[in-house]
Amino acid sequence: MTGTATAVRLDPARDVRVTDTSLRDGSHHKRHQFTGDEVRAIVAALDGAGVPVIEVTHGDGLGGSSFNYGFSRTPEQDLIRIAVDTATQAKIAFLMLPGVGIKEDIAEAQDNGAAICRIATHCTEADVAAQHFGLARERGLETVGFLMMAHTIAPEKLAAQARIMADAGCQCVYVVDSAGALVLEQVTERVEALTAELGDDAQVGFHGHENLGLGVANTVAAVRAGARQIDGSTRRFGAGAGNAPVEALVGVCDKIGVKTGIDFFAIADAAEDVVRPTMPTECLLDRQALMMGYAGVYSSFLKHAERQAERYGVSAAEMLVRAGKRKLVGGQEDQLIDIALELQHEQRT
Ligand SMILES: C[C@H](O)CC(=O)C(=O)O
Ligand SMILES: [Mn+2]
Repeated sequence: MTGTATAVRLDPARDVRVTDTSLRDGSHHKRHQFTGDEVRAIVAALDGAGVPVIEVTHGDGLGGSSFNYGFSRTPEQDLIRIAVDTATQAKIAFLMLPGVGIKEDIAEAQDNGAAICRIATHCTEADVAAQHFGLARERGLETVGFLMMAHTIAPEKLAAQARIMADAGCQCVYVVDSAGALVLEQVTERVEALTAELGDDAQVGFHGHENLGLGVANTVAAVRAGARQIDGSTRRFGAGAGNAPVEALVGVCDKIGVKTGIDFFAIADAAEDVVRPTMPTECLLDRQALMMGYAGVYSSFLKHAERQAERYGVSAAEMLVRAGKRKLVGGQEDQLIDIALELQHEQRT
């Protein structure tokens, strides 16, 4: 089958294109409390270091500011506008999950100057994004698709979902290791399967989390298997133990001869001097994060689990293990309350 998408041409100065998602995935760690000044400072530093794409949105994408996911301190469309006004060379991307965000949000983000529309679905549900890819392409936006929780299905099944996205107008389909659960070869197999399926119709990308300490290594495996776009967060500022740190990715890519176009020393300074001061804490590879990687739990559940664990006096790590056993997916944050109540009941009996 032939896709309708046209893969994006990479700048010849880069072998891979890095998208920094600190200002979107990091929003989970900051409980969506970014200020305009923080966004301005981070975008200026990343843009100055040569980061080509910077993603800015509520952690759960456009429309995520809500009771279920947590309210944003600053409206995300304001943050997008600030990012666009600050960047001199970087493109600004936004994330949207169909059903959380609506089509009008896409139009508003584009009117605010964003250039790249990233649409995320659970890895078995690519068809729910078809209309959104169509709309984004009609409006002249570059498109990226996110197949979340990619560890939960086999490579061939994931490739079939990638085909649905590409046929709908997606120009780069990402293998998204939302739980930080994939281990090296499992990344290679998935990226190879998507690359074989998509051919020239769309590029393949990889988005990793550090819950088992493999974010950078998994991303290198993805690049070696054919990924042309990769995500990271400066200082690992992302959900769970965070994303693959952009500064380490750039250093590793320099050493293995993969051109990112990002200046290693400038991004190392940005991580230390600009991004770190905006983070509530470092993103830790602690017991909770480990449980998420091990049990295959959506990284953005971490803060929700911590809050309910405190409220009901139960263990957040145990809650996350149970969330993995129940195979919860994004959008089922409310079920963490059931798990906390279940644990509380067991403790009392
Ligand atoms: C909405 C999620 O946070 C998207 C993501 O970054 C992931 O699944 O990982
Ligand atoms: Mn993520």
